[in-house]
Amino acid sequence: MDEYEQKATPYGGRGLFATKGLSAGTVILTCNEPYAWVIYKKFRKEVCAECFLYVRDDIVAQKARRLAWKIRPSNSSGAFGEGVWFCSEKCRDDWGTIGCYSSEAAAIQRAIDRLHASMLGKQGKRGQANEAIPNPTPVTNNDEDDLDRTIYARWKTAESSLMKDILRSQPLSEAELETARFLSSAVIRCWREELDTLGEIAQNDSQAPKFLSKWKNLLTLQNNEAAHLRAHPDTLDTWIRVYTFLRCAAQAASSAIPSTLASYFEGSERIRDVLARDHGNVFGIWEEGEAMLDHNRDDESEMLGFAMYIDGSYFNHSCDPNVRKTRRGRAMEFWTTREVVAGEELNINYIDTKADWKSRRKELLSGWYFDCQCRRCLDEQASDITTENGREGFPPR
Ligand SMILES: C[S@@+](CC[C@H](N)C(=O)[O-])C[C@H]1O[C@@H](n2cnc3c(N)ncnc32)[C@H](O)[C@@H]1O
Repeated sequence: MDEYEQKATPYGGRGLFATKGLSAGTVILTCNEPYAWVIYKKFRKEVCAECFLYVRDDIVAQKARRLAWKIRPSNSSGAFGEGVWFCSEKCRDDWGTIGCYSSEAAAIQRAIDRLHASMLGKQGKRGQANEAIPNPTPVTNNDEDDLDRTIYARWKTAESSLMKDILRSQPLSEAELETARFLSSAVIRCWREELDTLGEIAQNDSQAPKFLSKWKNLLTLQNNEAAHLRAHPDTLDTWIRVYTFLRCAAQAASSAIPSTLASYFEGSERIRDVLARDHGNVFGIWEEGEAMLDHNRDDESEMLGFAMYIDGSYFNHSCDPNVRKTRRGRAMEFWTTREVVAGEELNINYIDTKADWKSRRKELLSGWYFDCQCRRCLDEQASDITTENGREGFPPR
């Protein structure tokens, strides 16, 4: 962390600033692994669960009709490793040693799949749309405290919903299921991390990892709950559905997971904490991890899933960034694209920066809920205003 420090900016919360002059190509931050992540179900067989390696269909199509990694987890511990595939035996062997890739994760994963299948089955039998989970209070309030109280009350009500409520409701969409898987990775990790802190894992498992980033770090990320729900009030229903589903899946898995872990899914607090920080703080897991040098990607790189790299979420956005990120396996590396002087802010770009300033700002406002204050936007806006004024002063003849 010598190359940069975190400081308040005058325009957008905290940012990262160079502590010394840096030459182009300096790696300033490597996040060794995500805190939470999901690989989309449709890519699961094609993406190595350990190093996220993916091979494009068309490359493989020359050799095989169907692309899927062939190496599976060793099955000595029964259900261990459901829904994961590996590119090599080394990756398979490494997989069990870090984070939350565990029999508990596999049990939750299986419970998610089974609960979803039951919901689909119930819907099929009824032959009609299932009921929505009751939505007692809409998010319409403008007052900040009232909004928070309304949201809190909705989460609390959801904590007492029953398995039969979720079975009667609409099956989750694919996107909701991916969110459930993403959340489960965060909650399981939080549980293991806290066990680790208590020394229990260390006692039971000499191979247990020491976690790199902590839940308490996750809580320091910018909370975008209110901004997101104001822009998309219906999202609260989705979040609560996903939480209720996950809570029921954990209950269904209770014979296969420790009761302490099941209890982590009972209360809504942890799920709410992650969801409040999901929007605006997660990164796409792109196919072209190592080869991809430019985030203004105009090729056909696929987004294979998404991940939360906590330390990487303190970079503010600039439409003229001086930092880029490159995925190296599970790790995310941030590096300077040009010379940076001591004290200069280090910025990545959240969006494609080719468009004009008005379109860029519109995109950031609608998708990220902030009005971009980067130098380039301010300069381009000022020069447009000058031109406009000039036109008014000297109308064309
Ligand atoms: C991923 S976070 C970056 C870290 C954040 N500043 C913090 O304190 O946690 C993104 C948030 O930073 C702020 N931000 C980032 N880039 C900005 C910019 N160019 N102009 C204004 N605000 C910006 C916005 O509040 C945005 O929602």
